[in-house]
Amino acid sequence: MRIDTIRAAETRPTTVRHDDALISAKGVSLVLSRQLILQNIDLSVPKGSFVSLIGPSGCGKSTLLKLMAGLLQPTEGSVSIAGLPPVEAARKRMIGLVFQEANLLPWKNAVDNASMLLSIADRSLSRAELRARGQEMLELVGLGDSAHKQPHELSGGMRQRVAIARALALDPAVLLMDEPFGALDAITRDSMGQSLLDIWQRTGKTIVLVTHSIDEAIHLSRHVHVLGIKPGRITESLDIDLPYPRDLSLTEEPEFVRLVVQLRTMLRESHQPGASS
Ligand SMILES: Nc1ncnc2c1ncn2[C@@H]1O[C@H](COP(=O)(O)OP(=O)(O)OP(=O)(O)O)[C@@H](O)[C@H]1O
Repeated sequence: MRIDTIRAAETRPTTVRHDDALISAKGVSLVLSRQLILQNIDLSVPKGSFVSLIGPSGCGKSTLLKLMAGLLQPTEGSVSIAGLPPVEAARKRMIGLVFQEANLLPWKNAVDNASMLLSIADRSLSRAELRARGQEMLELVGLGDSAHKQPHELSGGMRQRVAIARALALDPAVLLMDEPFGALDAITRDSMGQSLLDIWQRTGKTIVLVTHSIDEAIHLSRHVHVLGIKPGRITESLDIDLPYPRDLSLTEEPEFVRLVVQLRTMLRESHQPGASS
């Protein structure tokens, strides 16, 4: 695919402020296997913010997250984290990743799983130091009492909490989360969302969350970006001006319901291939 084909593509109408951004994507397009996957993404994630990406299946949300993590390189444009290329930011332990599957090591207990990435990143730490850090992180995610449990003794939600603890143990500036609660039942999902909000407010991390849930996106985020399909591009951005701290009772408020309707309408439009914003 020719780059000028990408350039000729539609641009997002809104102005993106990059000056206070911790994560910044400027004019990002990505071609994989000769297909335009992402087109002209302009995105700014302010430091300390909670941002969600939502859009139809296959629109490129995970791919965009991989670009932010430095796991893929854009064909056109640039991505930066605190002014650094993501690969460099990852090397400096500035990026924590959480996926839909917890992927814990089955032969290690919760506390050793929580400190596992840290043990690789910092070989100078003693076993006691790693354990202490793992325990601290387990307490942060509400699993302080489960340190010695093996993964098979933990529920799906508990395993995801360990995965979040494992990412946080590196003390990253940025937490990139790809459908972290997608495999959980609705009630566990609600409680995980609430825990994530608490963790976010206590740690001040910058969080980017990929989700399919409209309610989750509105409940948790300050900003929601809607991606359209074929090619993946940002079609709409919505600020969620609801006050924090937020709890689940918020979901019954008229303003929350209004935002759900607004976001659902945006999402419906984003399902149209090549739909303009
Ligand atoms: N390595 C690759 N080579 C070619 N195409 C790819 C590659 N990785 C992803 N794609 C394509 O990129 C598009 C976006 O995929 P991606 O997984 O980012 O979508 P998504 O929005 O996260 O989907 P879902 O919500 O279903 O998880 C899809 O059409 C996918 O087939």
